[in-house]
Amino acid sequence: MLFKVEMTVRIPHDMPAEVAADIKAREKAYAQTLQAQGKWRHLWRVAGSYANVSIFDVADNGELQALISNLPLFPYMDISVVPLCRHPSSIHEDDR
Ligand SMILES: O=C(O)C[C@H]1C=CC(=O)O1
Repeated sequence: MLFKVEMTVRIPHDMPAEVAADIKAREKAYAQTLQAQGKWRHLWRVAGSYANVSIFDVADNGELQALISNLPLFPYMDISVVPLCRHPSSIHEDDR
């Protein structure tokens, strides 16, 4: 199942820089692992914002919830999820 996920990062201003840097490093490693596994199919920066638009390819809502809630930045992001399905006019076979 495909999901569009939008994440806006809101790290508290009083978080020590080294704590924020550690969280971001762990977030990057986890995000790259999920991309290598094909579960995090697209990751785009929203120009001008500390936010991203992503496409996840997971088995079901439960897997999406598990992956997202394990993100190290999860406590510091506003997240919205939109389920997707194949468009009848799409020529891309992998859009499912
Ligand atoms: O920077 C972000 O958009 C938040 C998050 C998503 C992937 C990652 O490495 O950090």
